[in-house]
Order: sequence, then structure tokens, then C-alpha cells
Amino acid sequence: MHRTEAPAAGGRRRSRALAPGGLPVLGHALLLKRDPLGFLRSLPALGDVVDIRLGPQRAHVVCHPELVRRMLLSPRVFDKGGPLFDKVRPLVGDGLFTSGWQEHRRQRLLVQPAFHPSRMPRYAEVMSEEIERFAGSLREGRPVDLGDALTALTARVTIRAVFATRITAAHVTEVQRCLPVLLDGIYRRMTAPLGVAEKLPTPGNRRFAQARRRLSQVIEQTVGNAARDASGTGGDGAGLLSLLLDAHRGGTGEPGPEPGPAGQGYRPTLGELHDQAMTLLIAGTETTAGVLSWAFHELSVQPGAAGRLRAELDEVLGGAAGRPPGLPDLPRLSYTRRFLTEVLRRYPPAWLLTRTTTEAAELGGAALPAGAVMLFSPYQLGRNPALFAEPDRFDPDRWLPERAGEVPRGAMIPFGSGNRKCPGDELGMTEATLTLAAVASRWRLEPAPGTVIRPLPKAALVTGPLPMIPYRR
Ligand code: HEM
Repeated sequence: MHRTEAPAAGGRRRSRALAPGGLPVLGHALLLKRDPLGFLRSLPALGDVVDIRLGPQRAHVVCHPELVRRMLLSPRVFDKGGPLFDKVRPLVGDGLFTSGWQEHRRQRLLVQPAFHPSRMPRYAEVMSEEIERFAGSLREGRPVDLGDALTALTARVTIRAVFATRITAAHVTEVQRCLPVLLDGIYRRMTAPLGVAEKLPTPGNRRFAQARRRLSQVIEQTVGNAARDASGTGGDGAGLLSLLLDAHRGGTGEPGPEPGPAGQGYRPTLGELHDQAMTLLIAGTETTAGVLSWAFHELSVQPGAAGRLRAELDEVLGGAAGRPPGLPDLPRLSYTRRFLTEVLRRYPPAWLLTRTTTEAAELGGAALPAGAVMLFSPYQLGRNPALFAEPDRFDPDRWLPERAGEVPRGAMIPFGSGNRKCPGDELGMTEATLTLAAVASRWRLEPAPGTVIRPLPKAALVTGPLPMIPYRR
């Protein structure tokens, strides 16, 4: 598809600016905390790279899609790392998401094949089972917090996709309960300025510590059992972790030599398997649940789009008394897919992402020292009127093939780009499409009276409480 390059902000040369409104000492930290989305949206008008101050730290917000793209395609210079990551790493370990450039390469080579499209039918089976269980739990007229219910659903799907048949049903339920507590706690710790309140023996901190300990134990036990399995294939060989398990079992449990072209020869330790499992559980749960929560919210407030979506579901699946969707239906659910893509533009779960420079660098004419903190925001890009006409309008048809080519290169990156691009993009989109189709073909979910939904920028961009009432169609 031909992509245009967006002009520099306001038709000017690429520019660098310092955001106004910084306070002594705190800089822009309060603005970013009070109204992060509004603050981010105000920056592209100022320049292509906008400097802000977060306390003593200067950070550079890259606003122009072409510069974001350039940054993401230079991972040796713009690597993962920096102060935010230093806080996350001890909590989630050294998995694919947090690892630095060199380590990342061999991890990714080992994990990536587990996301190959040929494996999708096995994952889709798990999804369909869990989606039917979820749809079957809805009761006519009985309010449900859809945000929580969808987090439970995506957690169960991710857990079962990661561990395949290796994990017991009781452990699935236990991990599903621990994950939201962990996700919430990680975000609080990431954004805590001093790191003191998190150490106090409050009930919230105890719950976090307990959830983290228990999750770690279950993962350790599950990974340990699978690793000791003499049959040699990590259970049925179908889980996201199975290739890592195979690589581990092929060796001594100690890190091996540098990998060959396909990562052969590298032997992940049990500790690495644990961190990778934790990473996948964290990365796959709240993101997909966030997209789905927003999708059901939009469905309840966008009557035009909702009508078209239901018409497509009726045609493909046979109406309210029809059959559940499966993988072979996806090519015919094109409006459903466009609907979800538009949700991702408006509410990308990964709303703010970071990089750090490993050496002195230049970006769009801006000189950056080594160790500079770089920020970029898929949310900011998706709401920039210079990149998307009427960005606040919900218009799934922007993603019709003949119109999608108008979107400037690098402007739509809900899954990131370059070597750190989300490996679970198709998995997440498949899960979201099947869930939306299965539920919306049978149920109409209406907001509970008095509910006001605003984007809540946490670790993911979520809806907050989402009380909805199901009615049969
Ligand atoms: C709709 C759902 C999802 C969204 C919007 C999403 C978004 C993202 C984004 C933006 C990144 C790149 C972060 C960066 O560049 O700093 C990422 C990375 C990642 N995602 Fe996803 N994700 C989703 C679902 C999933 C699923 C289902 C899984 C796995 C089960 C997953 C696993 C990962 C992993 C392991 C990484 C780190 C990749 C690396 O650094 O090599 N994600 N995701």
C-alpha cells in the first residue's frame, strides 16, 4: 500500500520546542499526571520533537510520525531502557518486553515462531472455548462490569495460549485472579515519584506482594514440570512457551553460545522461561481487554456503526440464533475488523511508550545526549488532526483499503513498529474480533444508567469501571 509522508508540523521545517507551563522543580510532571491525554494532544502544534521536564529529568516527546518511525527503526541507538524501565524490570523480570537491544535479539528469535499464523488455529480453539464460556455467563437484564469480565476472559485466553495443556484448571483460575492485581500494582509503582508509599504495609501493598508471589510460584511450578517432561515437546507443543521449553530442554539449563541465524544454539535458563511467561501474560491481557472494553462502549454509543456491525454479523453468522464465529469467518468479518481498528486508533492500549538513547544522537535536527529519555504516543498520533481528518469522529471506514492509503506513514502504530513491534498483534486482533462477533451477534449491551466513561490512562488506556446491562437481541 502506498503511504504518504506527513509534512512537518504546520508545514514548517522539522522543529524542536520546549513545552510551556512547566513549574519550578516539578516541570511538566503535574500536567502529565493530571491530564496526560490532553497534554499529549497539545504538543504536536508546538513542534516535531517537544522537550518536557519531569522533575529533574528532561524528556523528549517525538510527535512527528516520520521521526517516530525513524526512531523505532534504529533500535541500537534508541533502545528500551531509562528510568521507567528501571522500575518495571524488577517487577516483571527480563523478558522480551524489557530486554535491551542485544539480549532482545536472541529472545525474539526464539519466541517469534510461536506466533506464526500456522499456530493460530490451536490458539483460536482456546479463544472460542473461553469466549463461549464468557457469553454463556451473561444474564438478561443483570448488570455486569464488562471491563473486569473482559480482563478475566483475556487473562484466561492468554494463560492457556502461553502454557497450552501444561497448566491445571485450578491454576488458570488462580493466575486469572492474580493478574489484574499485579497489573494495577505495576502501574502504580512505575508512576510513583518517590517509591515510598509502595513499601508501606498497607492492605493494597500486601495484596500486590501476595499476587506477585503466588503468580511467580504457579509459573515456576508449571514451567518446571514442563521442563522436566521427558517426552520432549513441552506438553502438546502448541503453547507460546513451547519453543523456549524445547530450547531449554535441548541444553544444560545454562545460557549457551550466541545464537545462529534462527536463534539455534541458545539455551534459555528456567529463570528466563519464568520471565518470558510473566511477560507474555502481562503483555497479552490488559491490552486486548482494553480494546474490547472500548469496542463494546463504542457499540453502545455509535448507533450507525453498531447497525452496520450487526448487519455483517447477521449475514456471516446467521443472526441471534446463529452459530458462534470461528477462524474461517474472519475474512468475511471485514467491517468488524475495521471497527476494531478504529477503536485502536482512538484508544490504543499502549498510549505512551519510551526509548532511551544509547549514544549521542540526532533526530529531526534535534541533538540528543546519550541516555536521553524519548517518549512517543500512539494515542497522540491517532488524534492529530494533521494526520487524521476529524480525529474525534468514530469512522471505521477510514480503514477501507481505498482510504487507508491516505494515512501518513507511521501515524497508526497501536502495535508499535520495527524490531519491537508487538508479536501478539494478530493474536490480539483475532481474539478481539472473535469476542466482539460472538457477543454482539447475540447480545446488545447497554450502559448502566448514569454511567460516564472517560479514558483512564493507566498501564493501558482503559475505560475504568464499565457497568453494562445485557439484553438478548
Ligand atoms: C490488542 C492487543 C495488543 C496491543 C494493542 C499491543 C500493543 C503492543 C505494543 C505497542 C508493543 C510495542 C511496545 C514498544 O514498542 O515499546 C507491544 C509489544 C509486545 N507485545 Fe503486544 N499488544 C497487544 C497484544 C499482545 C498479545 C496478545 C501478546 C502475547 C500474548 C503480546 C505480547 C507482546 C510482547 C511479548 C511484546 C514485546 C515485544 C518485543 O519487545 O519484542 N501483545 N505490544
